[in-house]
Amino acid sequence: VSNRYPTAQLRALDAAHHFHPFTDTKALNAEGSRIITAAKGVWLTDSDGNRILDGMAGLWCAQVGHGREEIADAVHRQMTELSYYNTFFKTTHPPVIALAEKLAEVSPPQFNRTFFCSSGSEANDTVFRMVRFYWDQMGKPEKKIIIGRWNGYHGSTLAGTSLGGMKAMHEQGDLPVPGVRHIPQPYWFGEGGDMSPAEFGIWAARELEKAIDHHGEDKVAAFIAEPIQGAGGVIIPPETYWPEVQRILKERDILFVADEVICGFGRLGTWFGSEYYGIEPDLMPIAKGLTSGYLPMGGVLVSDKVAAGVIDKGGEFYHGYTYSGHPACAAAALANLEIIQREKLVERVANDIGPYLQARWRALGEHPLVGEARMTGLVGALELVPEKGNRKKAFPNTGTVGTMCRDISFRNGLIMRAVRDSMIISPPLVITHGEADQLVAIAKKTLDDTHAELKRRGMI
Ligand SMILES: Cc1ncc(COP(=O)(O)O)c(CNc2cccc(C(=O)O)c2)c1O
Repeated sequence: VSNRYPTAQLRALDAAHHFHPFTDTKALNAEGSRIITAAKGVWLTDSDGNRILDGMAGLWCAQVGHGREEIADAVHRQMTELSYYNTFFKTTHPPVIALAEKLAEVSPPQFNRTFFCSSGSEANDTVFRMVRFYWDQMGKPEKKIIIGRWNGYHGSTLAGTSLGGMKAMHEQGDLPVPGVRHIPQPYWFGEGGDMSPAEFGIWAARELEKAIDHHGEDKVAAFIAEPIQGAGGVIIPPETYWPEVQRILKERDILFVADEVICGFGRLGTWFGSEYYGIEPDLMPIAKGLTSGYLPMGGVLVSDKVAAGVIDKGGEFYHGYTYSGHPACAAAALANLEIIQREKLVERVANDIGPYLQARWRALGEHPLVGEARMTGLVGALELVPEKGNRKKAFPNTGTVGTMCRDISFRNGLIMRAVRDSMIISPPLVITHGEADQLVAIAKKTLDDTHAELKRRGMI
């Protein structure tokens, strides 16, 4: 197979042999997959030569944009020297050492050690086992329960799925595994009822307090949460939420895990999302922006407090992966972080392109189809509603309008993600003002086209 094969032939082979993730593969094969053949900056090229603006940075991960030669060159150099060796059995290698040092430098001061893996899911499986090991080491083995939020997303392994709150995923495979509980999410637009955002933020935070007190602090090991829920639909919590959660956790001896797989590496205009909200986690799972997706890599940043139990106390942590700290992936991550630092992309999101795109994205909130336009840093959502101004009235068959709008967007040359009936963007941090204008213009046209189509179908 090569890029030069005609689309139909590529589609047929894909349909014959490829079982896609998170896909009704039968339905996809009837429709035909979209073949992305090249990418540069924020632009994708498909097998028919269409240029598409990648409003999702791949899957929330291509911080530095696609096609950076210097990352490819760094990986190539590393591969010619040491293409692979493991970090088990008392061995290590220069790239993983350099990366671990770099992560200690760019992360909040309490983080000085990293456990490496190959994905965000594996990072959360590592968290699951590390938390249990920590409390064993601290002489409190009965502290086992980990609390997450409904509609949180922490991956697709057994622990990742269990810690996440996606009910449809739990139902496929009889999850969650024992010892995981979920509390409501701080989703004011969809679940705030008659409360103001401020009141709802406090209410949602106190659901954590209620859950801890219900199970007993002596049985609860940790609370895991994304600073902003990504795959759940860019759920930006009310301002009152995180300070109240921090107060609740400070009063109790429970570990706080901030899942930074999406919010890390500049997405919110800070190196980590926890810093944006002024919260102080004990563990931070990372992936995605760590390498900008150039090679698969994840990890868990371990605070000095947790390291005291799982490292400094001695004892073997019976956990790890063949590719933990993979040298070529570490080289990609180092080159990626070098670009983020050299081009000051985190500051750019905070002070330049973030405010620039936020203002224009929020202006889309004027559209008759949009119930709320929200964006923090460079991650945003548009809630599509049948009746503007009425949060309580949703489209029937949740997701139908979202999927329609997403497909119209792709046809118009912009990739947005649909979650339920919300449209989501999470563009590369390098997007220019001009490209941001193009993104917003195509999004506006997409809303108009969707509105016209819904009218034609009599759905509004
Ligand atoms: C917060 C968070 N934590 C963990 C994971 C799992 O990472 P891996 O996929 O590398 O195992 C994620 C991943 N998030 C993710 C992955 C794939 C698709 C989508 C989507 O929104 O369509 C989101 C994530 O968003």
